[in-house]
Amino acid sequence: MSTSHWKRIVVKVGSALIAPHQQGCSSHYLLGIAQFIATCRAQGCQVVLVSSGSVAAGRHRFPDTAEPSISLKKAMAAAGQADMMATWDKLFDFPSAQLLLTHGDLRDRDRYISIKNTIFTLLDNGLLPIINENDAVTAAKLRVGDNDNLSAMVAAAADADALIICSDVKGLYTKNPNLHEDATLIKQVSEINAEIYAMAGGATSSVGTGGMLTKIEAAEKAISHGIETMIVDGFDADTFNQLLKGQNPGTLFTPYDVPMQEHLHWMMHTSQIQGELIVENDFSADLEEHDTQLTTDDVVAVRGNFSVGDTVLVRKGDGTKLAKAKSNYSSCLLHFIADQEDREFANNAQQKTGPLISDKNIAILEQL
Ligand SMILES: Nc1ncnc2c1ncn2[C@@H]1O[C@H](COP(=O)(O)OP(=O)(O)O)[C@@H](O)[C@H]1O
Ligand SMILES: N[C@@H](CCC(=O)OP(=O)(O)O)C(=O)O
Repeated sequence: MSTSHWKRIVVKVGSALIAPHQQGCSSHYLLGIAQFIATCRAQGCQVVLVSSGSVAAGRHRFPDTAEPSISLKKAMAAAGQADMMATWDKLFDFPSAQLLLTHGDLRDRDRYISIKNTIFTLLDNGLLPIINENDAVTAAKLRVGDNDNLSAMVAAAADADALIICSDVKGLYTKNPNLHEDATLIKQVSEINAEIYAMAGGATSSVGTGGMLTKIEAAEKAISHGIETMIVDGFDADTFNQLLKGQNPGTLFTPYDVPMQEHLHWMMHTSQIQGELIVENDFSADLEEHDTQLTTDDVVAVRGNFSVGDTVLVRKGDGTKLAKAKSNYSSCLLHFIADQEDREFANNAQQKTGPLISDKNIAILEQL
């Protein structure tokens, strides 16, 4: 790990750092992070900031409630977002730009490419993109829901070298350190498996969303894109000195040696499944092999409504998930083919359109 090798990084900052006392924003903990960002930029490394905190920043504008409703949280986000941006802006002597995203934007390939282009245009012109979820407008079905996963999707879109998740703990512990005195810090994770997920609990602060679980999900998304990922303590000013010296102040997740291809990574980790192609329980063909591609004969049922180009889940009848893939057929056409008594229509469609999914647009889910 060495900051001098980074060309582009994403820094994610949690709510507790922005509004530690929930009385509006405070620059207390942001100063060290802002200095780190400025130093990285001065060293020629582009930085994208994913900042949580709009809800926490807007909270004091509303009557005190222990468990605010979803609509109240959206109003808090609307009230706090501008404050949060203004607080960051005061700390930088270079311009920043706001991007508010939803999962609805990221899972649509055209909008995803457009977001990518906007990020690169901002970076190439010396601006600091500051990204948050557009909480105030997002419907439940279109939300990412937490900024850890959002930061990993942004890091993939920005083709970053590193993702630094600044939180209110030193990193990943063997169990939640706020609940267990004997929890110990894990310095390095080279494989994210069930054992690692079992260590991760939810948030215990009143402002955090997702706790360690969403940070592990984010790390998994990022490392499979070849992005080294760190969870660090944003409360501790020394964290950033250590990072600049190339040291690991928290937990480091090492990236895959061979990252997934960009469009497959997007399909696997960002796109939304729109429907399912269900195959026999004994289906055993290698879907990545050019010669064994899926045909209408292999599919025993089609679920959901999807169009050509949408992402579908290929699974067995018993529930085993085989792959996420881009469908070359709409669900309508597949139902129509299934309703035909003779095979001629299916054969003609297959001759014209080819297999249901192509070997180039498939992400195998063997680890799930
Ligand atoms: N194994 C663990 N190691 C460290 N923290 C954990 C663990 N399990 C759960 N947590 C909780 O995760 C919290 C950090 O997540 P969160 O509150 O969402 O912060 P942020 O606002 O930075 O995203 C910690 O304060 C802690 O309560
Ligand atoms: N988008 C929300 C933050 C959601 C979130 O994931 O919060 P956190 O766990 O503090 O990173 C906001 O701006 O308040």
